[in-house]
Amino acid sequence: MARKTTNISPPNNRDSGEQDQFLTILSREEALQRFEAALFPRAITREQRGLADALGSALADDVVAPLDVPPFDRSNVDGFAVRSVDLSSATEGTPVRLALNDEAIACGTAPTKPVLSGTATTIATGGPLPRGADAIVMVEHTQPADGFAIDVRRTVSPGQFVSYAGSDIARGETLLRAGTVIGSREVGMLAACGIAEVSVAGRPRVAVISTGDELVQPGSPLRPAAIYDTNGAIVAAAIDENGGDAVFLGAVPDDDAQLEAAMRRALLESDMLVLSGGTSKGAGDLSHRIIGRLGSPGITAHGVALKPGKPLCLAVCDGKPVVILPGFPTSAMFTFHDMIVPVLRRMAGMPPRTDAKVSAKVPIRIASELGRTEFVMVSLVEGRDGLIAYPTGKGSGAITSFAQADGFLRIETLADHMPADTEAEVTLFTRHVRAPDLVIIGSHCTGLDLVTTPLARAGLIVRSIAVGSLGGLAAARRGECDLAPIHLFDDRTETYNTPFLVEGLELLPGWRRMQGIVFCRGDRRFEGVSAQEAVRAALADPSCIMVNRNQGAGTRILIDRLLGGARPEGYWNQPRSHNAVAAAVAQRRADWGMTIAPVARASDLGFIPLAEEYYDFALVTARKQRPAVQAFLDALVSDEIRTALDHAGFRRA
Ligand SMILES: Nc1nc2c(c(=O)[nH]1)N[C@H]1C(S)=C(S)[C@@H](COP(=O)(O)OP(=O)(O)OC[C@H]3O[C@@H](n4cnc5c(N)ncnc54)[C@H](O)[C@@H]3O)O[C@H]1N2
Ligand code: MOO
Repeated sequence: MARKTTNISPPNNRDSGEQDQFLTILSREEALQRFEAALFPRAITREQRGLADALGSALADDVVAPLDVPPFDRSNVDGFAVRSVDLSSATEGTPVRLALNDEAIACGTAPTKPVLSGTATTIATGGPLPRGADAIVMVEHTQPADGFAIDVRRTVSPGQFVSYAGSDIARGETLLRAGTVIGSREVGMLAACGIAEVSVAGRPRVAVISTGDELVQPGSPLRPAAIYDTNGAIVAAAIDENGGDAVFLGAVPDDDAQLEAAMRRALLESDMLVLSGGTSKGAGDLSHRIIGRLGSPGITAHGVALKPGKPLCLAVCDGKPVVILPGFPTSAMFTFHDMIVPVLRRMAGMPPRTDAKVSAKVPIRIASELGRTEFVMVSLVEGRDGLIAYPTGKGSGAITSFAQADGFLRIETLADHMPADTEAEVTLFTRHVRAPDLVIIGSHCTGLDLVTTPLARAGLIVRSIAVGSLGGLAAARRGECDLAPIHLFDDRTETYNTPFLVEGLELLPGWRRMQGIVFCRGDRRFEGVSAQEAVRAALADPSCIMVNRNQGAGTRILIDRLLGGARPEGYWNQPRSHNAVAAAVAQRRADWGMTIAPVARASDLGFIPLAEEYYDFALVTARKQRPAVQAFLDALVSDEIRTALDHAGFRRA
């Protein structure tokens, strides 16, 4: 949030030396209990809806069956309605002859003649059983006989091929419970009972407002220092998924008057208001202060011992819930699902959501903050002996931590970590997880997305988890993935990747990525010179700022060699990815850095090639024969993918 920086370090309240908006941290359970106590009990609203319009809504009341389904005893087959005792002596050798009654009962035809002893009546599947009959003989188990009769050569048991009145739905039975969400199956049951309209709980109208000067709506161009508003879209979608009708009111800047006006209007027109951003401690964090002016009792919890989600603010203004979700997207989504969905579902007349859980082993140690219940988003893969849960964590500020996760695990308040190899309970976001067909764990490259395109087209699920080359190798050694993409430079042998393989792994050659110096086009210090000359020019100019790479990156070794011990301005800025280097140069935070050619090209930067980096795959030999691995191997050498890689600037090894 832009304004935050203007007042971020000095305490806001200068007299007391204390910050005026210090959060009082409550436990998750207490925060939810206070919020719910201020909201419930409350009546749900009711609406009469035709079946077609009721889809997705929750029933407001139990529905009791007004009649039997089927409404009469009926035949399940095409054949003859008979009295079973008439056929008690029938055998292959001594058939029983039955005279046919002079009517045929089709579907929708009410029978008029009884089946008397020694007679049968022709009946179609679905036809009502005539008086006197108690069973049906299938047509293929009879022979026509002289004089409008049939011969039957087998006995029948009473009730054979008969569906009795009320056997499907009995009049007076509770057909559907209040709270049931109406889907196609429920519609079917209601229609079978002749019910055309139902009373459903009104979907609460929920206003959604994003806050922050930095937010731009998707579809509009991004200005410098701005980001796209992700929370608005996610929160609105999650509201609709959980029984509400979201009304997105856009992003409001960090301006007290504008925000208050927007919040007042939203509350007037809706049953609930969900904001995101500006609930923490910055000077731009206004919304929670405005809540106090909007109605009573106001804030019931501000600050929850949750991670992610600490700054969550829960309030009730004159009976309407008002929520401020943390600005970080993963925090916003997680707290919404954990703390707001239960309340929204209750207001929408829906039962609590039941979460499916699985047990999975966590292969690595996960650090956790003492004093906060920490929820860690995880991605599940099939290991040697069961499921493995990989943290997808890129932190609360990332969107993929949540979006690419299958579920989450919980680290208790009093733990400061979860040890490696813990068997943890994972709460799933969806009721079923389909284990991926191909698991790739290691360093990510946009070229990899090209290779997996044909697999996705063929319906294979590819799970790619970016943990860096070394993390990938460790996962491969533990048999948790099929392939580990790596680009590791061995200083001693001056070769890539091969020296890092251990038993059970084999090298699958990938492609080469040209590394070189990036700079803004037109920069005379770099245009048209060699890498060595470029670095000399940069070192000679004290105003020239570089962007480095992290220790351990292959690229860093190249940079250090080029610098020969020099430590120019910017040396300590050490981002962890090729993209971050390009962004620093493109945004003029640095004048030069080293990255790979496809990334430089995508940012339209000048590029001086220096050395190639090998991006290969450590293939787990024991998993080589799996169909998805074979499909990957095929894709890698196919003309289509070779051309695509070439085109993107990756050179096949
Ligand atoms: N000094 C402290 N700083 C922070 C604390 C703290 O305790 N002391 N808490 C941190 C935690 S935990 C979280 S979570 C964040 C949340 O802060 P806010 O709710 O006030 O959110 P903002 O500052 O407005 O934004 C944080 C971050 O999220 C981005 N953002 C905001 N809205 C959206 C949106 N609609 N779509 C996408 N991204 C959004 C915003 O640009 C910021 O990058 O505060 C920590 N700070
Ligand atoms: O609570 Mo914040 O959500 O940790 O990132």
